[in-house]
Amino acid sequence: MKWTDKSWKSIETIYQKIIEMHFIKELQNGTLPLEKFQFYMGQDSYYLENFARSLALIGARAERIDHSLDFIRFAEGAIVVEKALHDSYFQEFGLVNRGNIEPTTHHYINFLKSTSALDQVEVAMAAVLPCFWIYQEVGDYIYKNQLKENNPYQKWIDTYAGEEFETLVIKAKEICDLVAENCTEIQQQKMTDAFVAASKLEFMFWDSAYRLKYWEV
Ligand SMILES: Cc1ncc(CO)c(N)n1
Ligand SMILES: Cc1ncsc1CCO
Repeated sequence: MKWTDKSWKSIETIYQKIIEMHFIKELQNGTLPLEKFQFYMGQDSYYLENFARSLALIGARAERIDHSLDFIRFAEGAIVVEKALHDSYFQEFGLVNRGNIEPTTHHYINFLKSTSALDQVEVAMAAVLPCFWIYQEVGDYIYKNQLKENNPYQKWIDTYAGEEFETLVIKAKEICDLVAENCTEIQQQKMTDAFVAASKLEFMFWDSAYRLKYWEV
């Protein structure tokens, strides 16, 4: 079985919980309170910036030069998406600035940066894969199950439900499967562990936005 198939099986229950989340349901039918989406966007700006830095590090560390190019392009893409947040979404949704880095964002970006810097590069590739794959699945899920038109969050949904994003996800998955073939069982398990940890953090990222979870002290 391919590493991606095996690893998706181990996050199946996490994914099911994600698509049942209030945040996702309300994003889907357009009723998500503005304040929660604003919190999410501000945090996502920090997330995307640091996700891009992690992707660039993985690009620098990849064994194969074609994989380096792919990851450098992923990093560029993440910066472009962050710039779009700042240049258009912030204005559109009335966000003046991105605020501070709140606890879950802090946890997630530090997990990505330390994994990308210090762990085996194949493990780092596995750690960033949920950022691609879960967003694509969630984007497609929302797109297919939308109830009504005039959703204020339509543009956000379209970013991740489109063909363009799907192409990137296919590439990221292919690279993980390819590098996993040259890994031992133990190394492959470490890749899966990183994939599962990032998937839990994806859940927490939406959950924290829904709860508006700020630092308490
Ligand atoms: C938290 C998070 N994960 C993944 C993506 C998609 O890359 C995003 N924009 N934000
Ligand atoms: C995964 C992901 N999310 C936003 S951009 C990006 C990679 C684009 O290159």
